[in-house]
Amino acid sequence: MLFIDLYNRTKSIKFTVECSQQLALNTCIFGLLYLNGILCSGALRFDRGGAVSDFSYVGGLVNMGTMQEDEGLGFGSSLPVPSVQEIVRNDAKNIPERYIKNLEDRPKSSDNICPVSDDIPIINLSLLAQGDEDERRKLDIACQEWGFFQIINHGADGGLTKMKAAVAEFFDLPLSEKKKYGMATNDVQGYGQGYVVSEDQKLDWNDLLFLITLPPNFRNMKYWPLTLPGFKETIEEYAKEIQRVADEIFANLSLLMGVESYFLKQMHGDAKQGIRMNYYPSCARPDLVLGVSPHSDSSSITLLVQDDEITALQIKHKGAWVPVKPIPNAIVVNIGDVMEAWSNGRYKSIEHRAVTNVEKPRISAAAFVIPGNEVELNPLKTMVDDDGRPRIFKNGVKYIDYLRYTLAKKMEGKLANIEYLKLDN
Ligand SMILES: O=C(O)CCC(=O)C(=O)O
Ligand SMILES: [Fe+2]
Repeated sequence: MLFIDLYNRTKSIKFTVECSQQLALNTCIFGLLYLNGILCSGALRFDRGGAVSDFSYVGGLVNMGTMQEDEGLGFGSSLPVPSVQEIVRNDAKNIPERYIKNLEDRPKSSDNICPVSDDIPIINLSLLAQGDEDERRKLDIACQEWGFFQIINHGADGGLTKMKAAVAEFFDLPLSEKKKYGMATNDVQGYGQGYVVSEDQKLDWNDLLFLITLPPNFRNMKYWPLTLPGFKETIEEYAKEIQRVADEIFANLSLLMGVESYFLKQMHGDAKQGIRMNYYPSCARPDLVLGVSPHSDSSSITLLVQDDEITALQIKHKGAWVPVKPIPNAIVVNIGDVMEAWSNGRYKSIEHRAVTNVEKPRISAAAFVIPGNEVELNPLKTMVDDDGRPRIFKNGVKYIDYLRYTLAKKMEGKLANIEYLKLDN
């Protein structure tokens, strides 16, 4: 083991570089120069192959980012930021400035006054699977009027409970262990925080682990906590179960859109599934922060499993923030931007956010169904006609271009993203 101290003269900041073997030394220095331009300060540790496997500020807040370079997913990247869980562990009363939202963005108690019923629709998956037409009609209305619904009778209860426990176990690991799975500088997978694109951007009260879960050949196992007993098997099983639920929804939405039941699944091309596992620490001042800023999902659909006891997810409905009250073991499904485009605006991708609470941390896991990179987000022909359904969405936008566009920006609601897919007026 070799330790070297280096000084960055331009910034006068001390770096500590630890190399696991002599061979990695050159790579260390190269890596250091390369990283200076981006991150400027920190302690770097390199693994045996010479990749940077650790980064932390010397004497400052401990960052979550880990830099292990490979090609990444090609989706984009997010800057390394401190772990919120660690901030709370060190001083639960302290809300660093970077997390305090601007006045107009803070959650207000008056936000929750909904002018209509605040019960989002409940859909019975077993009825959908039996071809029940009334249930399919309910799904149609849910996707048009709410863009959100809760699925019951999905048959995945066991997998769901195990998955939540596995996610809790991951976030219970010591920071030094979690950091081994930190996001690389060129990827959105791993442990860290999403959509951080600038040093002065306000941050969310959230730590996350994002993994591509399906198909298996798309997984990047360096981000998977394989030392955690059973984690991989539990997530694998859950990924399959949740995909079965997603496929049933696609089959029903296909029929509702006037095409064969296999159509939407096929439309995804080389589809992927990514699971964002969220950890929201409790917060001394929930009125100042947001767990997740308002956004719409860039998936076709998202299937979310949340804590059964804490109401935190809110959706924008008829101008108000409506809380999604958890139903034990239900799966919350929402329409993403891709489905809004494919359906030519019939089904709505809805802005949503998550708030925090004083008492307890909250865990959620959002499984995003993601089309292949080259898939175009053209509205289905059956959803465009000369009479009632004028074309709203463009032809020819590739999914990867759209996704890169959304990931290069901080989360700032829905409009900015969906406009990219729409025809100019
Ligand atoms: O935790 C939640 O309830 C929402 C999470 C979410 O919207 C997301 O991960 O995209
Ligand atoms: Fe979301």
